[in-house]
Amino acid sequence: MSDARPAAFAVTGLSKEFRIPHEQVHTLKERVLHPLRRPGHERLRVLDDVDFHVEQGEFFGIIGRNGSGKSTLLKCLAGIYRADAGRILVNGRVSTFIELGVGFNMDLPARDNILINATMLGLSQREARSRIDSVLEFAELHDFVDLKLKNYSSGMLVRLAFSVMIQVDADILLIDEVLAVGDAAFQQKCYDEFGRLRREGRTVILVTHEMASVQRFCDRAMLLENGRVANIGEPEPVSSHYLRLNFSHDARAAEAARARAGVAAMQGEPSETGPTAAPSGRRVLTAAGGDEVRAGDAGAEIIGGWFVDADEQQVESLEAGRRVTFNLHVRFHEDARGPVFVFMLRNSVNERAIAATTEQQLPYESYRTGEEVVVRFGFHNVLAPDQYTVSALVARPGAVDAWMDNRERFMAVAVTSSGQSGALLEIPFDVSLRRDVVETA
Ligand SMILES: Nc1ncnc2c1ncn2[C@@H]1O[C@H](COP(=O)(O)OP(=O)(O)OP(=O)(O)O)[C@@H](O)[C@H]1O
Repeated sequence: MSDARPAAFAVTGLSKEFRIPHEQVHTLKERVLHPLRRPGHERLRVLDDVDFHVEQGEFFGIIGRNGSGKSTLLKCLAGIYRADAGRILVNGRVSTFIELGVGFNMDLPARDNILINATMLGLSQREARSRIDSVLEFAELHDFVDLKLKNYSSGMLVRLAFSVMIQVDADILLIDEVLAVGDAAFQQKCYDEFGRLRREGRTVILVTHEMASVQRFCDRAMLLENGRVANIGEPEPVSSHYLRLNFSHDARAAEAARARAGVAAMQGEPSETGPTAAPSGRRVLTAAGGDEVRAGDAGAEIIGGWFVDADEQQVESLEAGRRVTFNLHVRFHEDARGPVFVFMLRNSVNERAIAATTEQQLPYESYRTGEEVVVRFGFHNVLAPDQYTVSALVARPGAVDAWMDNRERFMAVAVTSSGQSGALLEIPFDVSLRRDVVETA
């Protein structure tokens, strides 16, 4: 460690199991019919001997596939779950944004909930009262201060919870997947807050599936796999490890699905429910992770992508009216001649807003096994403010549906703007008026 300050969190040998009941006797009739049946249970080990520490002032990411134990770990750190084994040492006051509704009393209005939460998080009554306005201002909920939370929408609850968390001046913030909820404007606010927390040197532990956020904000990241620490260190290699893990898991899952189903090649769009083969009949791997749908013959791998502005600075959201470039990172797993790269953006109602291809735009190139490339798609952003998903594919030449890798909706990005016409595009236009040509009756 670089200085003598104790770590914000020091975790050693942390393990946690859940007991999952096999079967339950629900009714009196079942109990009478099966008097000797005792409900058994299975033990599910969710965290297994987890060791790590987080320095004070560090922005620390926790990543991993669904069910790898990230949220359980965060709840152990927050003291919501008791660990079965191991030690957690905490240095500082902790504020959490963990699960919607946790810590709120739905029968009370926002004002009371802010007071209760702020005092539970260590503020005096007077300090808590003095924060009510700033919490409401950040959450943009001034008009709803006396409304009971049970009448709030989930978006309003998220804004309130996030706002309380950041306004109580805690030393350590535990944040679970905040970016997956809320609208585009709220997401942008969260990003701005992350930037501020980073600049202020606050300790933040962020659970996320967004590798772009990991790379942009985190000093270090930890990858969990089946409740164990699979990697810990610099954000870039750890997030690449995560993407590789995801890819190989998706591939294995698809192969298993194919073996089970014994399905012959089908045509069409990749599906979340079954294996798909390219029209050429090549072996095709299909899998879904969350909203993402993935297909391809694994000849190439889309490792990830990121947006940069005109100054080549990475951006998490896209400001309307500016020039922006999408960088698509691809690795080839076999020699490839003249592949085509495609990049697409879909808006929140899944309409295709942009579809760009390198076909007939880039010279015909060959790539070697193991070679990595970054394909750049630059455009002037005339899109309306909204939440967009990014899809990309690498296809063999001549048949755009002969996918080497096709990742549908593998990233999300918000377009923000100060003004909004409500139209699909925000195209700059000129207006003028001439009176002399208007005939009056
Ligand atoms: N209260 C609980 N009781 C029983 N099992 C649980 C409980 N909470 C979580 N689990 C199980 O523990 C495992 C890890 O869950 P956890 O929510 O920690 O994973 P995660 O990495 O946060 O996943 P995701 O990315 O989907 O949010 C999962 O198999 C989940 O079903």
